[in-house]
Amino acid sequence: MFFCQCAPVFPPFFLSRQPSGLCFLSVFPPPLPEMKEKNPWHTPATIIITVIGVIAIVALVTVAVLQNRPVLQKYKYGIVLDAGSSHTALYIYEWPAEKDNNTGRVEQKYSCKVKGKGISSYANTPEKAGESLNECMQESVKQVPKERHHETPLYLGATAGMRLLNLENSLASDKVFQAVEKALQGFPFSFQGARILSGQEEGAFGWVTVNYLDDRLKQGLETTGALDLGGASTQISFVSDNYDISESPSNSVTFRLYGNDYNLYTHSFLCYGKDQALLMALAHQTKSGPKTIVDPCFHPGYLEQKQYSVLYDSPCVSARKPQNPTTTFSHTGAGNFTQCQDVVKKVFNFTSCQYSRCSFNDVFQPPLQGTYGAFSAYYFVMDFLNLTDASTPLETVKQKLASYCATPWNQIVQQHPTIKVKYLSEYCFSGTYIVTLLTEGYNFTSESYANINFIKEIKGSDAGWTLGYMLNLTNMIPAEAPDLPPLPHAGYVSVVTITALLLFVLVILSLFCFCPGFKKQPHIV
Ligand SMILES: O=P(O)(O)OP(=O)(O)OP(=O)(O)OC[C@H]1O[C@@H](n2cnc3c(O)ncnc32)[C@H](O)[C@@H]1O
Repeated sequence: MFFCQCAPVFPPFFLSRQPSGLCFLSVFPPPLPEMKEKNPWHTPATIIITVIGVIAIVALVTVAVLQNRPVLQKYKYGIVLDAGSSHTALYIYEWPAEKDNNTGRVEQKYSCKVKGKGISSYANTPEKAGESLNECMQESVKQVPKERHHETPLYLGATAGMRLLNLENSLASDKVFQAVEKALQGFPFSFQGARILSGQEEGAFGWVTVNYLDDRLKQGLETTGALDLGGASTQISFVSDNYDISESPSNSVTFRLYGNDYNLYTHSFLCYGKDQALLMALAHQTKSGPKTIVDPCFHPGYLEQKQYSVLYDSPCVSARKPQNPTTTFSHTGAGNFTQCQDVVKKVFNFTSCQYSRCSFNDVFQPPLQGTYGAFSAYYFVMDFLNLTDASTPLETVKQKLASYCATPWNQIVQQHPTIKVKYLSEYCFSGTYIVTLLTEGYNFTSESYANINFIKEIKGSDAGWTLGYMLNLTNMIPAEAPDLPPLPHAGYVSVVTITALLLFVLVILSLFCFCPGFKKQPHIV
């Protein structure tokens, strides 16, 4: 026995205060002085159920929280080089690594514009074509995580520039490819080859890109047509319900994507890209080999000495070269939209059509249908001219072009000091060519012109054939719609948690209602 005044002690000892006021140290707990009621819930069964229930809830909530916490996403990568007629561009795409069969959404991670001209311009110095790619390729090595390098597919697709070089000089074209392949094999990626895309592939993959990025394919929505204007070729691709394949089988591409069948009309016009079209328009004006031409598609006051040999170098115009022209000619501008349209119309042949309906040059085209995404040079040119707004009526577009073309050249240069002079001098021609190609060539009317959206990119990825090409080669668009679980993961975890909670409450309520011991009145002791 010790004398104590509320000094704290530690278990297994207890202090009990006697009526005299003295404290005793004891190993037995003191009786609880005021506890008179025995709670009916304090039975072994309820305590066990409560403990198990609490553990179950904590476990479920922990699982739900852990399962839904954002995990560090791992990605896979693919690289495509677009070797165009005017330049080469490199695109890196990425998609979530853990999705089955690579079905996660593919997005553009990075793009790089190769310095200099397109690879077809290195016909006489092929090794330089390979070297030209080094800078962008070295940057790609940094952009793709090292551990993914060896499994990252690398493709090079060449378009109209190499198509023309191949037509003109297939040996030179082969040498350019050899040089380019050698250069690309020197990088740590999985190089899958370099090749020329057919015009049909270019058109069809551009259509796949636009509709993939817009989520139209997965959702089975009505598709958007694709209008691509390059430097040396142009493509039109769309789904038309009135397209009878038997009338022109060579324009048909059929796809089965996400369980839907598509019968796509597509055509690529070689030489009708904006650079080659300009050469054709100039060739038309220099048929007789004059020393000076007054070109309505160039601004008043524009004056440049140009060489006949350079103008007629391309296979798109070489057959029309005038006999014994002077070495150079003076290219001057008149700035007249209507007259420019007349010149541009001359590069199309509207007179022969062996089908029920044609666009131009005796090429079949079914009736236009739906909306269209117009990209590449369609966008560059119309963006510069401030004419990308789909709500601008066709008549207004023509008026604005007429006023732009009529603006004196010195004024244009003053107003746009940062823009490349070559582009600047050609916007009047390019704008007029675009409007003429769309309306006279493809038969867009004032009404259907409003269905054209001039686009550069969709949701952060550039519009163009490269993404569609990679999706196709890596089988990333399944033919059949994948079987999805009825609930997303988060929904599944929530439903399980809520159901478990409800069951727990139900068990407690059942015990309370049906076990007689639970209903007992408080017991006074
Ligand atoms: O498909 P192909 O015919 O091979 O051609 P490409 O791949 O070189 O064609 P692009 O889409 O890269 O470019 C189309 C044209 O637009 C031109 N271009 C690029 N940027 C431009 C800009 O800012 N303003 C005007 N024109 C531009 C470029 O010189 C080409 O003539």
